[in-house]
Amino acid sequence: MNRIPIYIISGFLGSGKTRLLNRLLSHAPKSAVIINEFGATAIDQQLLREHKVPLSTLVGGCLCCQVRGSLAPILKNLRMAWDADNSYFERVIIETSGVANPEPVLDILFMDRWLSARYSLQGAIATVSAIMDEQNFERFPEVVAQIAWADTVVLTQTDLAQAWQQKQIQTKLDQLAPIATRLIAVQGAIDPDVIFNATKKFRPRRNHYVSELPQHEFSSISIHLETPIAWEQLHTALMQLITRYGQQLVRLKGVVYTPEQKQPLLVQGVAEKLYPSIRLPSRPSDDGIGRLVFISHGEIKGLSETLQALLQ
Ligand SMILES: Nc1nc2c(ncn2[C@@H]2O[C@H](COP(=O)(O)OP(=O)(O)OP(=O)(O)O)[C@@H](O)[C@H]2O)c(=O)[nH]1
Repeated sequence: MNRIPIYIISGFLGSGKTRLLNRLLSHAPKSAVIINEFGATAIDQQLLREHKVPLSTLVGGCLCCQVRGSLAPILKNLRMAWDADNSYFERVIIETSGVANPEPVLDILFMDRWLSARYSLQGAIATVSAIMDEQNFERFPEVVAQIAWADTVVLTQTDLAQAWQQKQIQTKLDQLAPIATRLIAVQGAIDPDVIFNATKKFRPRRNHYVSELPQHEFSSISIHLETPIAWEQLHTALMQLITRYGQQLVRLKGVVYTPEQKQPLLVQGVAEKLYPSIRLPSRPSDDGIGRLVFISHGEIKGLSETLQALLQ
C-alpha cells in the first residue's frame, strides 16, 4: 500500500514554525496541512491564507494532550480523501503547538496500525530561535523534548541574534541533538529538498529526556476587539502589557482591524518583543472583529481587564 509521507514541525512558541511552513508551502503546494494552536482562537491560518491547501486547524489545547484525540480522525479523513483522488495532495505537514511534546504525537503515527500502514513519518523538524533566552531550556522541558525528538533542527531568527547568542545556541544543540541535521533559515527561507528529499533518519528513543513531561503550566487568553482600534493606541497598550508582565507573557499574536486601513493587521510578539506588524490581504470572510491570543507561563489574572483599561 502506498504510504503518504508525513512531516511534523515542532518548536517553541514564536520560534518560526508558521513562517517556515509558509515558505515550504510555496515550494510544495500539494500538501495537506494540520495546524495545532494552544490558544482558543486560530491565528496561524491567517498567515497561510495565500495557499490553497487542505487545511485543518486544532485550537484550544495541545496536540500532545488536550486535543490529541482529534489527530487520528483528521488523518483518517485525509487518507480517505486521498484514496478517492490521490492528486489531491502528496504529503501531510503537521505544525504542533509551541508547547507540544512531540513524543505523544509521534506515538499516534507509530502505534495506530491503520495509520502506520497508510502514513510514513519522513521528518520530525524542530525550529529553534537563535534569540531564545537560554533559561528556557531549564524553564520549559517542552523545548528540550522538541529538540531531542527532531531529526532536523532549523535555527531561525539568526538575523536578529548576536554572534554570542548563535554560539550559545549551537553549543546547546550539540548536546541535545548531536546527530540531527542542522539548518539555518532566515524568515523561513530554506532549501525544500533538504526537508522533503532527505534520507530518512532512524533515531533511537531518548527516554532520559522526554518520556514523562510534567503537565503544561501554560495558560491562554483570547480577547476579541469588537471595533477597529487605531494602531498607535493598540501598539502602545500591547507594549505596556509586555513590560508589565515580562517573561511570564511568553507569546502574543493576533489579527486586528484599524480605522486607518480596511486590510487586517497581523500582530506578533514573543518574549518581551513585539515584531513589526504585517498587513494581510483582505478577504470576503474578514468580519472586522480583532482577535488577540496571549499565552503565559502560569495564569495571568486580570490581563483582559488591564488591556481594556489601557485601550480606554
Ligand atoms: N527577523 C526574523 N523574524 C522571524 C524569523 N522567523 C520568524 N520570524 C518572526 O517571528 C514571529 C514568530 O514567528 P511564527 O512563525 O509565527 O512562530 P511560531 O513558532 O509559528 O509561533 P507559535 O505558533 O505561536 O508557536 C513572526 O513575527 C515571524 O515573522 C526570522 O528568521 N527572522
